[in-house]
Amino acid sequence: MHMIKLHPAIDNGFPATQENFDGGLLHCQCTTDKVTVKLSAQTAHNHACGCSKCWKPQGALFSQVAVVPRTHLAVISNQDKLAIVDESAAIQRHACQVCGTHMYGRIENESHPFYGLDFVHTELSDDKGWSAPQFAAFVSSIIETGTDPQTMDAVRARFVQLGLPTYDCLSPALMDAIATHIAAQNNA
Ligand SMILES: N[C@@H](CCC(=O)N[C@@H](CS)C(=O)NCC(=O)O)C(=O)O
Ligand SMILES: [Zn+2]
Ligand SMILES: [Zn+2]
Repeated sequence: MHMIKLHPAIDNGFPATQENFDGGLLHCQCTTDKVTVKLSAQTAHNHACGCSKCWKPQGALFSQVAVVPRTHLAVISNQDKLAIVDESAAIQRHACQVCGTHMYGRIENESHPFYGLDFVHTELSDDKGWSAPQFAAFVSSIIETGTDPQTMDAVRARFVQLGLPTYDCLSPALMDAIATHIAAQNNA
């Protein structure tokens, strides 16, 4: 029994990524007329995010978020319930206006390092086999939304206990990918 609730899909451990898994359905949390998003590919770079903008389930300190190619995402029911949370953000998060769940985040700026990828929360799926979380990002950001700074050591220790390294921005591999993209733009 752990006091710290990071995220319901992480707190009790999580299954390994399933080989050959190729997608499934995400549902919003409405009891009727659910928004349904179909992903026709496995997700990648699944991680916990502590930033204030990513959607977190009730009681969770962190979001769990992964990416999928935008060409492999389609809204297949109740699309009319979706609205963009913040049009000015790099990631345009499409949320159900009734239950508040973020169904996908899309980058519309073609020069953004992650253009072409959509951000999704695979705990919204009943399907099993999605990519497992690999790290925790923007950990210090939970302080901005009210977490006592004194609990940060325990938060980081719990992630490490669960096998997830912690970072205060993205992982080194993703930060390197962003910097490589910017270097290429600067040299173009
Ligand atoms: N400390 C900030 C960090 C926000 C942030 O930079 N979030 C990252 C990870 S999701 C990002 O890429 N945001 C772009 C966006 O939200 O459009 C907060 O908590 O609001
Ligand atoms: Zn809903
Ligand atoms: Zn985030």
